[in-house]
Amino acid sequence: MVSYKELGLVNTKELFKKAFEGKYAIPAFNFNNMEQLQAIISACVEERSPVILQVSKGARAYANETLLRYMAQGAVEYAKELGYNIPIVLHLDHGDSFELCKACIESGFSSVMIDGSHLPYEENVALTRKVVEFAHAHDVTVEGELGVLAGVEDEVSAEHHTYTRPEEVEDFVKKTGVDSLAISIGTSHGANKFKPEQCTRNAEGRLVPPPLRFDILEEVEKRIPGFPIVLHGSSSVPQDDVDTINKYGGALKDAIGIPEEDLRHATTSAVCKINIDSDARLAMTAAVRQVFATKPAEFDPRKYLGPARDHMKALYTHKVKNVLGSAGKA
Ligand SMILES: O=C(CO)COP(=O)(O)O
Ligand SMILES: O=C[C@H](O)COP(=O)(O)O
Ligand SMILES: [Zn+2]
Ligand SMILES: [Zn+2]
Repeated sequence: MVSYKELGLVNTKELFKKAFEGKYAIPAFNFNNMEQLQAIISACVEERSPVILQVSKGARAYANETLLRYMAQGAVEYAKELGYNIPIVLHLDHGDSFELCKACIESGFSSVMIDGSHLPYEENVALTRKVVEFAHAHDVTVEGELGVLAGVEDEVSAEHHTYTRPEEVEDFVKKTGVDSLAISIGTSHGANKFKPEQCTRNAEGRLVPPPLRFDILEEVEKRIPGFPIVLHGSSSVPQDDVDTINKYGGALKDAIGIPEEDLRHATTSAVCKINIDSDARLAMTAAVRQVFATKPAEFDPRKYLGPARDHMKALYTHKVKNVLGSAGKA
């Protein structure tokens, strides 16, 4: 058993309390490789922002769970080396079993998500409760989820997602003892968050997404006042990166995300954690494609992964400074 405390990591408790009171959100950025981790940490250190490093099941399979964990744990030292000791959470994203959550807790994660949102309600409660009991014995915080996000990556079609039912949240939080709750109010995973037919078009012919269900969020807040809420699927899908990708041979069609204005609005509510992954994937892909297309003789990976890292860093900086409001809060 490795305790996250010995590694200099923190859980989400204090961070969410401050984020709630200060009306900002903690960034939760997924990472799968070294350049991405460097970009996240250097951006957050420079901006003095706390950060949640998220590791998905897919990331553990891709990068090797042990290697990835040591990288995230090493980020604490890396941040200090860069000159500032920001609070860093190591979080399991979309944990799908008790065993996976337990393994992460025992290897030094400070926070886990148990995503039982696809299960019948009582099974979600039971599984989440079981994870909470184990996690809290180690002072690890737990995120649960109610409601199913739409999205290609979840294999849930736009028609088959379910918004969070506000009438369930109080019972769920009470019975499970979770520390935060992910809800479904219209965000979704990936770079195609809405179908064109759900959108309108602006004067330039760009898709304009339908509004998020802030009414559901408000209803949730009334029922569990002061309780930290999490938004998944919160990439904004920057159109300049989509255009760069398509200009240099990519084929992203109808890519559309959550307007940053909506995220800014969410930060002033009980939303304390905002998950962003796809935007960094787009930033990385755009930068790599640009180098490949404009410097075809280049074959040193540092010459394309370096620009990709710079471009991701600019994205993370923008998010913490101009969208989530977490800059200066570390
Ligand atoms: O929710 C996420 C990770 O859990 C990421 O969402 P995006 O696909 O919108 O970046
Ligand atoms: O929730 C989805 C995250 O973007 C992680 O995605 P992944 O499972 O492909 O690593
Ligand atoms: Zn889910
Ligand atoms: Zn998610």
